[in-house]
Amino acid sequence: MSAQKVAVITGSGDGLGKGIAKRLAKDGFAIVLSDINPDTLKATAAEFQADGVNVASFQGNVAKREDQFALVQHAVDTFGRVDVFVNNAGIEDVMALEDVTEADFDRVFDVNVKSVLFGTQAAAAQMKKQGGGSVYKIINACSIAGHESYDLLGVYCASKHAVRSLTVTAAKELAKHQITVNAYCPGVAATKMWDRIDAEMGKYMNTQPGEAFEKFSAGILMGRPQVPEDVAALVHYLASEDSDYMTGQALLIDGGMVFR
Ligand SMILES: NC(=O)C1=CN([C@@H]2O[C@H](COP(=O)(O)OP(=O)(O)OC[C@H]3O[C@@H](n4cnc5c(N)ncnc54)[C@H](O)[C@@H]3O)[C@@H](O)[C@H]2O)C=CC1
Ligand SMILES: CC(=O)C(C)=O
Repeated sequence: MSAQKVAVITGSGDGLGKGIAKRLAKDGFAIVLSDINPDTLKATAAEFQADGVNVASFQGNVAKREDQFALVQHAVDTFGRVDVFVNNAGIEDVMALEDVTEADFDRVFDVNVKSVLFGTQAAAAQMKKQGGGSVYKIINACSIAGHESYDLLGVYCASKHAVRSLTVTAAKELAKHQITVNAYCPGVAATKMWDRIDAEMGKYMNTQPGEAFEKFSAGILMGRPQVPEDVAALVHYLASEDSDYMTGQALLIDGGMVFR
């Protein structure tokens, strides 16, 4: 890479987003970390600085349009440009559909779906301003739950199906600006998200801690749950020039769980 490219990753204080940010830093990107949690954001930024990464951080809520635009502005103010924008932040919900309230539904769709719309709008506006020269990348967190529908994860699955649809429409609308839009679809990763899913499923299914996670992971062909590095390796590809001819795809990276 000649002039340093810039990658923005939402929800990167922890979990898969942190793993993705680490990998893109290793690939030579300047990194803009962003998270709603100021403590993990600060700790991760300090870790990156100690490792010599050219890093900036921004605390924001991806569900808020103004925060997504302010995040892009922060990247531009700090590093002058945005080449890759990863809409990674997301939340789960675990409940039977008959228990879902309007507030539950809105919370999940605000964080998982509106975030992708607003992040795409903010990133694309900046990328268009920057003009040609290279292919820009918007990369969205989908899931096996964007291809399958699981019981007790109904609203979450619906939100990830919506992310897959937004990915395709954005790809169609933005290709003329040399912006590709793709999604990564992880399977089961032992992040804090799965700690919470395991605990909540336990309440519904009367299982012991760890049991729901094990049940969900049991069928993985590669014989283990995934780690952030597995997902980051795919995002590395989607952020690189090697994927310049790919757009509108929602790629499964799940160790062999869902087959499309
Ligand atoms: N862990 C898994 O097995 C899977 C995760 N995914 C998706 O991958 C993405 C990352 O998941 P994990 O790292 O596992 O989750 P996590 O819960 O471990 O980490 C998510 C990060 O996003 C941040 N965040 C949450 N709400 C936010 C908001 N409103 N604004 C800004 N930041 C916010 C959190 O503070 C946290 O640092 C999510 O979109 C998730 O749906 C998809 C498939 C499987
Ligand atoms: C957490 C998640 O995305 C699942 C269960 O697919």
